[in-house]
Amino acid sequence: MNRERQSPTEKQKPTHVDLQALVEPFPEPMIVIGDDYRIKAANQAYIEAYAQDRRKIVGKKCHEVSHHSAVPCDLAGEDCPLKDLQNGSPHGKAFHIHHSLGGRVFANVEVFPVENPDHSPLYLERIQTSTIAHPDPEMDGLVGESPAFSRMLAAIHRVAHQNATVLLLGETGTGKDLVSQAIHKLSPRGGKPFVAVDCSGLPENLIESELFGHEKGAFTGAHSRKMGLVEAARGGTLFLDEIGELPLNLQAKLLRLLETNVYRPVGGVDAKKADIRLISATHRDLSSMVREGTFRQDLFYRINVFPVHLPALRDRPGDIPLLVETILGRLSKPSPPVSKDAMDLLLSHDYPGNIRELKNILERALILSDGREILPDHLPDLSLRSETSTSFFQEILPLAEMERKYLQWALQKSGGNNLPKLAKALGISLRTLYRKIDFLRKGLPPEENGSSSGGQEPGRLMFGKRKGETLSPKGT
Ligand SMILES: Nc1ncnc2c1ncn2[C@@H]1O[C@H](COP(=O)(O)OP(=O)(O)OP(=O)(O)O)[C@@H](O)[C@H]1O
Repeated sequence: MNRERQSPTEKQKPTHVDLQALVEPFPEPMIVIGDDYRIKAANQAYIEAYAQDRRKIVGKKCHEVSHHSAVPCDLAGEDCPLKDLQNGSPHGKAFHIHHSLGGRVFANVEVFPVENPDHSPLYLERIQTSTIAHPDPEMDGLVGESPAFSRMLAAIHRVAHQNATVLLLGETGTGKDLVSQAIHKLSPRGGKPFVAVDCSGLPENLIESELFGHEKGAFTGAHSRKMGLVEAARGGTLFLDEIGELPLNLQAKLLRLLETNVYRPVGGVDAKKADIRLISATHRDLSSMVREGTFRQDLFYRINVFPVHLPALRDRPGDIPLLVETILGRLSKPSPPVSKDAMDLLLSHDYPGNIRELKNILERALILSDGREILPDHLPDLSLRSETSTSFFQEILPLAEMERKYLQWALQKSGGNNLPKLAKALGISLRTLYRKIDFLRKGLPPEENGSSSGGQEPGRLMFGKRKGETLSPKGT
């Protein structure tokens, strides 16, 4: 269309074709939505990912298509990127679990305003499906679906495309190694080398030559020149695991490398130029090491540009059944079922060794069960988590969130097949329990007044409802 020859009166509301042309060229799923969340146009990639049929998409609300939910994401416990724009941000961003045709996926969602001649607000929504993490059992990558896991993933996706140094903070076995590889894979350096170094596994006198390499004759036994890991990682990512174990003299050399991109091999005269992105990890409290003088403050600031906290398994117990299924699937094909009592035991353990400990427990159980159903007898003596232990309450949570988590746990603990008994144990009516389960399934916070009427029949659970909204039966 020749815009210069258009008179102002000809500047009409963009037609379906205009909006379609806006989204169609993009390879990733894209839609145009209005202020009312209604989809005005969708590109082929979006249609293929979510419905295979344009008529099931255009005219529907975006949350109906991507979340199978009657209410917008911010009413269902997630961030709504459209809200960012409506609150004045130039662009909105959120990390969601979407229901695609291929199953549930993690999706990085970005929303931008569209210049619209007649001023009725329109927004372009771009969706990038995560390739490194899954909310359902998968053969590789990171698995989880809890809010704590999603928050960590959102941080990873945010920083991966930058060149910023990243510090992974988490207890042993929480997945720091896996996460560092995921960040590398997502980054523009993904096709280049990924070199991991465990600083706690190298003798102090060897770390420097391992990292920076050495020249021939640099020390007794240095019979030839050796390339260091910094050089091996050229163009890619260097992952320094357990960075808290790095001796002070090497901390100074690492700081110089990070500040100048230059290093000197052991016994070498000439400085070499480095081209690495640094990811480091520790399970130690580096700020207290700084206070004690065992970790350099300037290096701490330099590596702590973007800290990512990896949640402990005890802080995301809702992920345990998914991890059990995933790990068993990875270890054995076909994988045996886990009895309800065995799962209850697995759910009640504290996991000081986190996912690695869970993996070890399952590996042992597989051997003992001879490929048949995993029973409590096949598990080691897992001491029950004490609710008074200091680890039970890790952070102050909204009461609604606490209730949601507790209900999830109680359902898992009771097996979910004797709801009248569970309702009695919880001290609420069966109708109230059905209503709370319905809210939980839809990802909604529980109602404020759990004792109100309006419970549903078993097997006739409805869309989640918030005050003042109309319920519509599932599937209609
Ligand atoms: N989210 C996850 N989904 C599936 N498997 C996971 C996940 N996180 C960790 N694992 C598995 O748990 C085990 C421990 O993970 P990893 O080695 O990355 O932990 P770590 O934090 O680096 O441990 P350490 O601090 O002891 O080095 C590995 O087998 C890894 O594949």
